[in-house]
Amino acid sequence: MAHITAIASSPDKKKISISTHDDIFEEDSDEGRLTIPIKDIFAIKKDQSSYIVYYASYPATEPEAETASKSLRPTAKSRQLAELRYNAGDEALNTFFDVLRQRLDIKTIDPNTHIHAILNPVSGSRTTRKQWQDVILPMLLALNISESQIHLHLTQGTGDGSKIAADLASNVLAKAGYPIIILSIGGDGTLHEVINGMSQAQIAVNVQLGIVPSGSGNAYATALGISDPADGILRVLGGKTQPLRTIRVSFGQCTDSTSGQSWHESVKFKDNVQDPRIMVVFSWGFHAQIVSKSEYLRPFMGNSRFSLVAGFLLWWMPRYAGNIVLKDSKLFDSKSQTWKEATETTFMNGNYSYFLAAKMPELEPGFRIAPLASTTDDYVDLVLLKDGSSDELKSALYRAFDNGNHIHEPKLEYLKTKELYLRVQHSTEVCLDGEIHKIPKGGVVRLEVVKPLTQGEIAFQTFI
Ligand SMILES: Nc1ncnc2c1ncn2[C@@H]1O[C@H](COP(=O)(O)OP(=O)(O)OP(=O)(O)O)[C@@H](O)[C@H]1O
Repeated sequence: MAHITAIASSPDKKKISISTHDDIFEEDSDEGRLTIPIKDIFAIKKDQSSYIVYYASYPATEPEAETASKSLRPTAKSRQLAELRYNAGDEALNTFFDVLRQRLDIKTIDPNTHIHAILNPVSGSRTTRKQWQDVILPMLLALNISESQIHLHLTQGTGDGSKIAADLASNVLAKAGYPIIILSIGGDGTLHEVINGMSQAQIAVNVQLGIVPSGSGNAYATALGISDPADGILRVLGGKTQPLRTIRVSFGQCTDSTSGQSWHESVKFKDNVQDPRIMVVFSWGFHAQIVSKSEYLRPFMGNSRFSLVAGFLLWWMPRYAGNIVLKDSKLFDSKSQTWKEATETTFMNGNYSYFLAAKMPELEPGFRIAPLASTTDDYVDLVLLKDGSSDELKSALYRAFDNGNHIHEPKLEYLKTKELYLRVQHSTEVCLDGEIHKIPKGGVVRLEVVKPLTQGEIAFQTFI
């Protein structure tokens, strides 16, 4: 990339040299050197007296304190907005900023585009409303659309995200003669409601979806490398998308109570035209119980509520009896580090200490419970521990924080499957992307990875 330089002056008339090198914008003054990746710059504006460069960068990291006790969880990184001002007026400066503007990672969008943001004000640390005002809206205004084309919808309680999304799909997406971008601003629960609400409308349209993470876990955003709200909006401005793969979840009852292998062929599924979709995680037992029971502690505690419930469950160590059938699956062999192709149908039975299916490698930053999962493949990854002890489960969970190394534990089974049937022996709870569902004794859950752009269905393209 051509290297350009110019001499500018700050609002207090100090001389500053500005330049670009490769993908970097740099300013040099008597006060030192400031370096900003060009991809962090989201707008360059000119008013009567100045050029203003707006950017969203990660603050410089502080060296770790020697004495600080090391947490398993990496420190969350968050971009911060900042601006630089230079006196306007010089012709050379006009040329410099014209060239820099063309290099910004911002896609020009159709000026008729409308943005509908569905925002959960209580997600994460409950600062999402403020983030909208201070970060998200100012960044969206870098697009060539007016503020009247940006619509904010606040969720009022559980399930409201779905209602808003369903209403937008039927009354706006299905009818609009202009492009629409949907933003899901919150955690995985909000994203789950947005996807499911829109899917209920049963319209065959392509939706552009921006994921703006401000929840506690943000597994989906983490899988896409989106670290915080400003990062989510930078992806929207960049305009690159990929299809969002979902997993269809169906509930049924087994009419065959025998222990024969073909029980999955006699399942009567509920006539649910709109089965729920998940994008992140399905769990049963340990993980589902952490989600379920920690919900009672949400009003009193932050993320530490999960550790508290996990500690209790590791002491109690319940196991969950069930039958599993997998279709088109493969097993990871940790010794040879290769996949063993399984037969077309695989049957498994047992008492499970851990049962989790995920489409994302991490459920929260650093917790790589399904390290080989991919947002773009045809599989859902399965992590199983049968008849595990408390120490075995503790060790596996600890190693999941160590770059997903738990998959080398001899007792742990790691598989990929396109379809899964689970029949539970006792009434129980399962977790669907953070939502808890009750299953009666003998109840069956089927997971099936949905191909993108399935005929007649809504399809989502997420900004990456
Ligand atoms: N105004 C509201 N008051 C109370 N609950 C709400 C409100 N709006 C949405 N909710 C509910 O809040 C729940 C949690 O939201 P969300 O998942 O976005 O945040 P989180 O739990 O902090 O993040 P994550 O799921 O990534 O850990 C959702 O189930 C949603 O239905």
